[in-house]
Amino acid sequence: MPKSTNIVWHESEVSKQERQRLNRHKSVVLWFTGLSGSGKSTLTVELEKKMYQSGIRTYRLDGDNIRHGLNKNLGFSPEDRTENIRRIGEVSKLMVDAGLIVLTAFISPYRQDRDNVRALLESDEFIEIHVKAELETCEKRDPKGLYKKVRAGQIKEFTGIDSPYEEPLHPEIVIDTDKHTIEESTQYVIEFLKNKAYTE
Ligand SMILES: Nc1ncnc2c1ncn2[C@@H]1O[C@H](COP(=O)(O)OS(=O)(=O)O)[C@@H](OP(=O)(O)O)[C@H]1O
Ligand SMILES: Nc1ncnc2c1ncn2[C@@H]1O[C@H](COP(=O)(O)OP(=O)(O)O)[C@@H](O)[C@H]1O
Repeated sequence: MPKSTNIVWHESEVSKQERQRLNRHKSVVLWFTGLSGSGKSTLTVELEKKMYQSGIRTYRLDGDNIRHGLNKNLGFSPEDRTENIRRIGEVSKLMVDAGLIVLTAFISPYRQDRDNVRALLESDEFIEIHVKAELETCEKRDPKGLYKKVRAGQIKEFTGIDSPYEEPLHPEIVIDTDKHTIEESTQYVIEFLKNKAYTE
């Protein structure tokens, strides 16, 4: 429930559309969701590099990074994950208003939480990207050694092991990182954005 009362919205005199025109591209959230180790961070980093080289204004929000600051008071209980995603949804919305292409890399395991973010934005401002990989693949990659710790009983409530991951039902894009290289996947997203006229 909102705690603030007696607050009044104050309009800007520069609109989102004007900022988008200045940037020469639309603003949108590319919401990458998937298991730990599926490839969310790798793909968003690569994409951001390529977009920057094409003169596109981006910002990357990554679970690990945001949990160092804005969300450092949150853990991995279902309630904390929901609050994590709620805050990121609001931050993403601000960044879309600022005219950016926002690349988010959060496990975001709950369908309802992701749908709530979608509902915050205009219908063409949220692109859900399911980064798909078998749990076995993620565990084999184990880029941060977390699955090893989970198996040793040192981490609890780990997504895909003893905490759920609800796959998207109707994502705009599915990227299977068991089957496609990083180069193929990033190229696919770049083409998608061009074809849908988000970028030139
Ligand atoms: N218990 C548990 N479950 C899942 N992940 C864990 C956990 N503990 C720590 N980590 C590390 O935190 C990163 C996930 O943070 P997120 O903010 O993306 O999680 S969530 O969306 O709120 O579920 C996740 O990053 P990625 O591996 O990049 O997905 C892990 O590095
Ligand atoms: N086809 C692929 N697409 C994305 N990442 C891949 C692929 N093949 C191997 N990897 C590796 O898998 C790991 C994925 O880790 P990361 O990007 O941190 O995942 P997440 O952010 O989803 O936890 C990286 O070490 C990356 O180099």
